[in-house]
Amino acid sequence: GACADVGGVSLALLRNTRAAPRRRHQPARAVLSTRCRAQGSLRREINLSVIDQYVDYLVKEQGVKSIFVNGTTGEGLSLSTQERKQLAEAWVTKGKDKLDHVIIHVGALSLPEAKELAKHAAAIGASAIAGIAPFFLKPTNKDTLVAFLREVASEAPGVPFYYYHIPSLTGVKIRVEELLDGIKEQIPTFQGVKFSDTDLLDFAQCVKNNKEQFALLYGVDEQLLSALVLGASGAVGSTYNYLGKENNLMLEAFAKQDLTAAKQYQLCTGEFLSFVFKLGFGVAQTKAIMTSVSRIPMGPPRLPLLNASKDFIEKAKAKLDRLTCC
Ligand SMILES: CC(=O)N[C@H](C=O)[C@@H](O)[C@H](O)[C@H](O)CO
Ligand SMILES: CC(=O)C(=O)O
Repeated sequence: GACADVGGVSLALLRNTRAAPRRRHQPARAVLSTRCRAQGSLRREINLSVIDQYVDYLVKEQGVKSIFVNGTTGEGLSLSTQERKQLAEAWVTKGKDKLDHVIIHVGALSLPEAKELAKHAAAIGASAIAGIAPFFLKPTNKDTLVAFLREVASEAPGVPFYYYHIPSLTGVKIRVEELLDGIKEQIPTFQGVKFSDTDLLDFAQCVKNNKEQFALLYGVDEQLLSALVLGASGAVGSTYNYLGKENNLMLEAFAKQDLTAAKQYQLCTGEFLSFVFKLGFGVAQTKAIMTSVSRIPMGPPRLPLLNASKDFIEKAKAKLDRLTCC
């Protein structure tokens, strides 16, 4: 049968703070470095204090036991290296004995930063690390992408490494089928792919050629059932934060080969996504939905993202309340 799990993703968990004016002789601690220096102005800093509740919420209310930290939904690329380390540490610590896997996304534009994060993730005992392709000066072929990932992965020699394929955001469209060919020789810790693309032919070819038994985790939530049919081994996505239960039921139905039920779940969660896509949907809206569903304050996003509108939040909430997937 299919042994699939859905993994949640961490949100960046920012909060507004009105920075107190710093007293003249007070030394700034490292953790304050992202705080505001100008008196009284508003900054957004990470809020580690809700992670504890969030872990319990995901496990108990959504049945989600694995987490992907500092990825897209967690605004990982909008955070400083220091913030990313603090979040990684908090998730590993709070998730201990509660979560099955804590995967830390360590990808960055700068190779030394990505390497530093990989080394840090290994030191704190992360279950795995993942990396996207650098997306400003981009690799133009497979060999340079593998060379970059190899340097990152080698900083954490005992830790499984995943490639995070998300061409819609990185602009790096090197096919995963091509990338995987021979990758284990270059990157001995290579464990799999988080495949966040709609190209199901590329995905199917990865399944077909998968002699190494890499984990192929699918990341376009509205198409998960199609990827399961092709042989996905799991899923990582933003909607599992608040539709985890429904998606777990879909996985169970699929494992029992009850495709009729599985399809109903996919169409039901898809109906919600189709509704919010029309209103304008992204990471900021995911955070707002999560706050309203879980009642845990997930905070605002960081610029360049802006808070979801009140109108969006009300409409999305009403749609979710009317949704009867289960
Ligand atoms: C671009 C993006 O954020 N992709 C997410 C994960 O990779 C997905 O979980 C989507 O948010 C989800 O499938 C809705 O389109
Ligand atoms: C959505 C997702 O998988 C991420 O946050 O990276």
